[in-house]
Amino acid sequence: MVPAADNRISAEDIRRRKGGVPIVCLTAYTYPVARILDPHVDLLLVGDSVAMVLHGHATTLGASLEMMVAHGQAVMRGSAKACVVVDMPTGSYEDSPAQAATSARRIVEETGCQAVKLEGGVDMAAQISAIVAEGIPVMGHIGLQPQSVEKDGGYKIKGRTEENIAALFRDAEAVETAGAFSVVIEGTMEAVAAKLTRHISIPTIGIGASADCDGQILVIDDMVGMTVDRVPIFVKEYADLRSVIADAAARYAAEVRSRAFPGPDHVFTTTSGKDET
Ligand SMILES: Nc1nc(=O)c2c([nH]1)NC[C@@H]1CN(c3ccc(C(=O)N[C@@H](CCC(=O)O)C(=O)O)cc3)CN21
Ligand SMILES: CC(C)C(=O)C(=O)O
Ligand SMILES: [Mg+2]
Repeated sequence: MVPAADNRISAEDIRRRKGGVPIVCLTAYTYPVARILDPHVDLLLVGDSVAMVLHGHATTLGASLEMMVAHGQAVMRGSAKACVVVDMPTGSYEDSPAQAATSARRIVEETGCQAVKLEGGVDMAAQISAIVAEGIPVMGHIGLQPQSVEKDGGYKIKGRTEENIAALFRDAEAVETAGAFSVVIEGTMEAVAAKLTRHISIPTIGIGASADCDGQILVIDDMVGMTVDRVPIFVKEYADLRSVIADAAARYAAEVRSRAFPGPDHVFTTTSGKDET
């Protein structure tokens, strides 16, 4: 069951924000980043993108339930206010509604997160219903679904044909009807994401979608310029941490080689301190 209510933003709080001030979401995978982001966001997603961004896997298919739980625990330790949502990894929910419910229960019990997210629409509606029936809030994820990258033959933008637009509407409706409290719309034509947002009663969270969505999400490492592999075109880099870290490493390396570091401020020279016993 879901743990007792605390002072965090709940999934229900997020649901009620449909059509209001846009919902600010970012991914987070670690304790320090959760500490830094928590005051600024409404929702932190422990995305299965962690497998690529932090672990160096080629796709999100490298994420495991154990990995999601470990990062979910770290983000819960580092945040106090945000609604924390943990992605269900590939292989943990697709087989059956019962498998989905079991995996979701494990994620919530072991992390204390507010909700889980899974990819899929009409095809995963039964899984969403089964998890919601357990009392666990579910965020949907439609449009470009990175866990289907092999099936799709790449990260293909959705909503470019009438047939695909109709499928997106069926998926959005299915996720809403199954009881999801919100839905991520990823990699979808701008006008379609905007129409989907007006069509359903739960908040849409866009990524590579539309400013008309009810909220936005980005991968934190992309947003701060820490992603070393190709960054998707819809990403805006608000900082350049790659150069900040490279510059720091270069200066440190030079100072170690010249023996400028450690200097007088960074060594122990007095005898007045207490010895450890
Ligand atoms: N660091 C990172 N940030 C992300 O946002 C992200 C990931 N990784 N990995 C998983 C998915 C993949 N993402 C992507 C990646 C590329 C496009 C993209 O530009 N697609 C183009 C090219 C398609 C192709 O050549 O096959 C398109 O027009 O569809 C979209 C979403 C978003 N997600
Ligand atoms: C980008 C978001 C929506 C995601 O699913 C992830 O980071 O895994
Ligand atoms: Mg994901």
